[in-house]
Amino acid sequence: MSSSPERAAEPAVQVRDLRVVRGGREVLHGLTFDVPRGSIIGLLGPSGCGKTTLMRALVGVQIVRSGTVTVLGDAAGSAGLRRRVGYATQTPAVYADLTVAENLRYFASVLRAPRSDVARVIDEVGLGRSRDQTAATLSGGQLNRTNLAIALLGTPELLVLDEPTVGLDPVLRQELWGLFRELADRGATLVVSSHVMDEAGRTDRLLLMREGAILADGTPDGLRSRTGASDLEEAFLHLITETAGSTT
Ligand SMILES: Nc1ncnc2c1ncn2[C@@H]1O[C@H](COP(=O)(O)OP(=O)(O)OP(=O)(O)O)[C@@H](O)[C@H]1O
Repeated sequence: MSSSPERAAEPAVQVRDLRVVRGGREVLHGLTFDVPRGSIIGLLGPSGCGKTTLMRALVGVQIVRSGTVTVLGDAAGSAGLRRRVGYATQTPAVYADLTVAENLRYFASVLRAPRSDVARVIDEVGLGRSRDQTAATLSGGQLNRTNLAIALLGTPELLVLDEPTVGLDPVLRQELWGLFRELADRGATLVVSSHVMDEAGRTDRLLLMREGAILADGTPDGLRSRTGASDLEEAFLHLITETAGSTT
């Protein structure tokens, strides 16, 4: 059914008037947007603006106050989506006393992903030389890549990646963005958060967030030309000033 033409044309993610309250305070204020299938969407914004909360809502682990989140045609968090959505949290969730390969074998069996996926994902994130190292002895960047590799098991249709390139050197970051593009070209949809503006230019579309709201939603080129800015950092600052001006 998921391959019917109607389903293929439907966005991978549809968010409508999403409101989330955390710690007694509304932290997402009625977000509405779509994510087309086979695209990379970047979530950008300052620390605390709500990126992680939004990602948690997409994977269905966040209690929402109101609004709807539809993922691959079903309500976010539905049991049927479990193996179709991959999520890499900002804090790696791996077993410290298991090796990289053992962690992946364990998660592959939990997710009922093919065993052959273990070698594939180790290769995709470039961890071949660390495969037999225990997670406790990995560097921060290697740990992040192990976490990312777990999200890639089972070839999910939607990948939600919370700051997957934090702590990586520019070469590795470039390689991972190359991988993200390959995955999107093969039909996967990726939602990737980042603090780094130069990464934003590698996405198909950007959601710029601030204080729980969407400041702008468009292509990197569109945002640059709309603001007349030469780079995305400047475009972002321009949009903040523009919004502040319109609310005073
Ligand atoms: N468990 C919690 N209880 C109460 N408030 C929370 C909780 N988690 C997050 N918040 C608040 O929700 C808001 C959004 O946080 P969130 O983690 O989604 O931001 P973020 O954009 O992902 O930040 P960062 O880039 O630093 O990871 C912040 O004001 C934060 O303080």
